[in-house]
Amino acid sequence: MSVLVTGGAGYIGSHMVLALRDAGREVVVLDNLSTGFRGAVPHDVPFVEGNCGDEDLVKSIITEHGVSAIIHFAGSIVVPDSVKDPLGYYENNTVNSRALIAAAVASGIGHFIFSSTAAVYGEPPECPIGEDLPLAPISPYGTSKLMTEYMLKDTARAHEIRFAALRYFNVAGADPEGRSGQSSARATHLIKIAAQAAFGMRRHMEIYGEDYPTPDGTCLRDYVHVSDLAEAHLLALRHLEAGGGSLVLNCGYGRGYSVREVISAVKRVSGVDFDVRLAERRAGDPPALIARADAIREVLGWRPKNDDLDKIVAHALSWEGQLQRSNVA
Ligand SMILES: NC(=O)c1ccc[n+]([C@@H]2O[C@H](COP(=O)([O-])OP(=O)(O)OC[C@H]3O[C@@H](n4cnc5c(N)ncnc54)[C@H](O)[C@@H]3O)[C@@H](O)[C@H]2O)c1
Ligand SMILES: O=c1ccn([C@@H]2O[C@H](COP(=O)(O)OP(=O)(O)O[C@H]3O[C@H](CO)[C@@H](O)[C@H](O)[C@H]3O)[C@@H](O)[C@H]2O)c(=O)[nH]1
Repeated sequence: MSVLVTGGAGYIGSHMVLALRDAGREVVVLDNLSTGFRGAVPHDVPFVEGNCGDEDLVKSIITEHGVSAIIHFAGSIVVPDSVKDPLGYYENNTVNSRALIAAAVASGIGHFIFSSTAAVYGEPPECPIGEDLPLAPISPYGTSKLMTEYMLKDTARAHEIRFAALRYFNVAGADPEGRSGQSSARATHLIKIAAQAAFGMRRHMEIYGEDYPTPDGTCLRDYVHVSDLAEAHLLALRHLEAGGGSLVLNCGYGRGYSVREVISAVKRVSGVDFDVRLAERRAGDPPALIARADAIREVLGWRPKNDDLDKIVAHALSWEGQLQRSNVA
């Protein structure tokens, strides 16, 4: 029995493929390569280039590869882009997810794991954020993801399918063995940008606002290592396969670091004192997003191995170095 990973050529999906293979599972990847890289998927893993919203294609992959579970990472992920192009985001994240879920139901798939996000909470009234807080996304990206959570909940009531929606906080770092990492040069994520600055690929970087109601005035985020996140999906899959019920869980460590603390860590670990400038606040950035993280530990027994900011930064830097060497070569 095989696991279908949509978006498996992307940043998080490629780490999931590695984790599944390391666990001895059969995998097939479906990715349209809009932001992913063919080279991120090992050559001995079956790869189909196509749209996860193509129901007939998905059904044929399920039949051909004997798929028993789907882990769905494919989607569009840049929050400000979703504000400029809401319909594009609803199309790729909601409409295509609907078609994927329909193909799963029609093919008798019993287990479905979905990449949700802390963005479903919007600007939460309290922090750390428990799963039971109001769901009030403030961007089309967050809404497009929440709509998929709702589709999964309703579908699981009506059909023989159980699901896990994992609400990721800020995903960062790279495979500790150097097999994958965040490859997109256009990435907007803080640790990726700071790593690029450390390697001289940017002349400087900016801090978006230092007048937030936080200890040093910059935003607080809960940075979770991408390999720990992949491990959480494996545990969620085992839970569903063992007959466990559907789940909606935060995936973070429950500790926040400020933008300044993250930049200091990148400077300290890289040994490079790159230029950092102050800029205006970026629209839509909540001051603090920190998970209440006990449920995932209790329900799935998740024991993250990389809960350490310097380790996350070291792995991100190591991957950035590999990327740079391969671009120069
Ligand atoms: N990176 C984060 O911090 C973060 C946080 C919360 C949630 N997420 C979610 O995790 C998932 C993976 O994010 P990522 O950071 O790896 O992004 P990514 O852009 O690296 O990966 C997305 C992958 O999906 C593929 N894709 C996009 N649309 C597709 C479609 N219609 N059909 C097939 N393939 C398609 C892309 O080519 C890419 O390989 C996304 O759903 C994202 O919303 C990410
Ligand atoms: O050059 C930069 C980049 C980022 N930031 C700040 O760093 C923090 C983190 O930003 P970023 O890494 O872009 O992540 P978020 O905007 O917090 O969003 C990420 O984390 C969310 C969950 O918390 C997910 O929903 C999103 O998909 C994912 O992009 C924010 O305060 C940004 O303003 C800067 O100051 N300078």
